[in-house]
Amino acid sequence: MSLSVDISHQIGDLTVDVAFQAPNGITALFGKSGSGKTTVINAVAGLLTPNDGRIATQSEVLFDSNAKINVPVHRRRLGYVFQDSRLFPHLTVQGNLTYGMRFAPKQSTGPNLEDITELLGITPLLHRRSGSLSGGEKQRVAIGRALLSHPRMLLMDEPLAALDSARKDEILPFLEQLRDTTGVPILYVSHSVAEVARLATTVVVLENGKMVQAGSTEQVFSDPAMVRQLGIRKAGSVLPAEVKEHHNDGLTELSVSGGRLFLPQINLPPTASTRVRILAQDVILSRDLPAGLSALNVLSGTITDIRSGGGPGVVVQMRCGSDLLLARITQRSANALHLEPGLPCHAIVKSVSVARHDVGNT
Ligand SMILES: Nc1ncnc2c1ncn2[C@@H]1O[C@H](COP(=O)(O)OP(=O)(O)OP(=O)(O)O)[C@@H](O)[C@H]1O
Repeated sequence: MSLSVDISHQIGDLTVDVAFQAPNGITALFGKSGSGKTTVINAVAGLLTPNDGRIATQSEVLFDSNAKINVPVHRRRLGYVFQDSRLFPHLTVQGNLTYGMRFAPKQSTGPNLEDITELLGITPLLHRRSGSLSGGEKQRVAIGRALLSHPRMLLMDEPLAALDSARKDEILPFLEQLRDTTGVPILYVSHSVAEVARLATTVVVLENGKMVQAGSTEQVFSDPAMVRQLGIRKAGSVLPAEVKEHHNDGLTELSVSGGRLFLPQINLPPTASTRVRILAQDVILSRDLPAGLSALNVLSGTITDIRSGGGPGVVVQMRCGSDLLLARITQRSANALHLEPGLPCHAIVKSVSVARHDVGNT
């Protein structure tokens, strides 16, 4: 399943004008408050009728202003999860879940109640009144209710925004599992860099109603232009990694396409896939292979781009294996090292974090 969206809509003073594809996996609509994310997801849901454009899955046109098609909300077969779970407080968890099942088309196939309660870890809650659940539990039930309607796609609008960081940590693994196991694509609105870095497979960045970036998560985060979007403290690449080995000295070794990285022990078994985030401000560059350094993590590669932002800093993009890495250094250092695209270079990485551990913080 994939969704294609190409719409324009005037809302207040803002003109929202976007065109993107949401393939399988999690497509994050990412941007600051007021950038138009909710407007787009509401248009996909059918809660808002855009002035112009087209929204279609592979098999059905949901909206087409030219052809005067506008499929009503309940026929779009999309599951919506809001920031506040919107459960029926007087019903039990089971009651809320079976309510979702009423919206599944008669002939549809998909997960049943047991599959969903297991996937989301809510089996022990089935007989609880939903009013008595914690915020994280409520959100898991809301996701279960949406999934039981056998939607073509899940729409999630800041589903973690109302939760504290412990509750976020509780729910994130379930979202990862949804992404990796159910095959239901998810359109996910967020303004949290860490959440997007951890969960998204595709990222669409909105600014003032316009799309300023779109592509795979790795591509988007390794674009030097993202430094301006995210600010220097949050900008950095996201690299796919595999757990290699846990060493006796408390370090875990990960392999990335350009080499290996060591970081304080993480709680994943060898061969597990994960993602690491390397912030641009945590990378130092060297033309020569560094020796006698305390830093454990050095990735070698070739410079692919140098972008100056007008101030004293420049952003250097490097290819290491098949990954792209960003480094933010001073213009002075870039001049002194005679850095230019095509040159071999070494990245000394001062700090690596597994994308899964920093979600509560940024
Ligand atoms: N009914 C409305 N009338 C006028 N302006 C509106 C209306 N609804 C939203 N807006 C404005 O449109 C802009 C886009 O809103 P939207 O909710 O799509 O942004 P967003 O990126 O989802 O923001 P947030 O993260 O704060 O929810 C905002 O400036 C908002 O104030």
